[in-house]
Amino acid sequence: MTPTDRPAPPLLEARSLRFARNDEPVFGPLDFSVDAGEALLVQGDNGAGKTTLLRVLAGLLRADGGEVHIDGQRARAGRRARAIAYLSHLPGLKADLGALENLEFLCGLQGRRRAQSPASALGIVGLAGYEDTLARQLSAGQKKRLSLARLWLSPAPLWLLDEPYANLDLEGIELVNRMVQAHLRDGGAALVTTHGAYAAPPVRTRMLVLEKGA
Ligand SMILES: Nc1ncnc2c1ncn2[C@@H]1O[C@H](COP(=O)(O)OP(=O)(O)OP(=O)(O)O)[C@@H](O)[C@H]1O
Repeated sequence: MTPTDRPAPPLLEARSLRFARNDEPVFGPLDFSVDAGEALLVQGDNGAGKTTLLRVLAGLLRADGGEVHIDGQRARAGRRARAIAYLSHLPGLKADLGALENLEFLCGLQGRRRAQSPASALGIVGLAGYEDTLARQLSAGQKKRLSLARLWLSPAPLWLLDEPYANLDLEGIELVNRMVQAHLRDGGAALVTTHGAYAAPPVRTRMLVLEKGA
């Protein structure tokens, strides 16, 4: 086999990854991988460790053992910052900036996806007309939509989405699914935590089920 025949490494790979709090295991050891063009649904009951897993993958918490690889290389801080876009429970917005200003500020920090602009992203998430509305004046669902616009603008290939459907109406849920589909078609990948209360988007999807302490 020549180097060019070798299959591309997974976009994300976890090897024997585990995390504990006060010597109590939260999850792991876990082995899984996610390829470009693929979604991994992370399921589990309340407290099973889904958010903790995403925070460990994002580098916000330090694993107690195991490794994370991105594109076949050990995930160090710089690689994580370039490769990962993290949508957490918290909207991650500047409360006293307008919706458009928030996106422009974030694009300045993270760069932006090809051929997309803050204004077009606001339209995609249904917030056209809210350009100058301060983030703190948006409803919970509108804040989530603004966070989705931020996600959409990110050039990072790997999306870590923690309960992306929370606070969204039916149209918002479809919006998330359409965004995930488009991102995967574009060669990205997504990890999505869920309690299983939604229909998986029609993309190549695998499932990781976490059980408390297991
Ligand atoms: N900051 C923290 N300090 C101490 N323990 C924590 C902290 N955050 C979470 N935990 C504990 O870690 C475990 C896993 O929590 P985590 O938030 O990862 O679960 P989850 O699967 O995302 O839950 P949910 O479905 O309720 O969002 C739980 O037992 C929780 O109580």
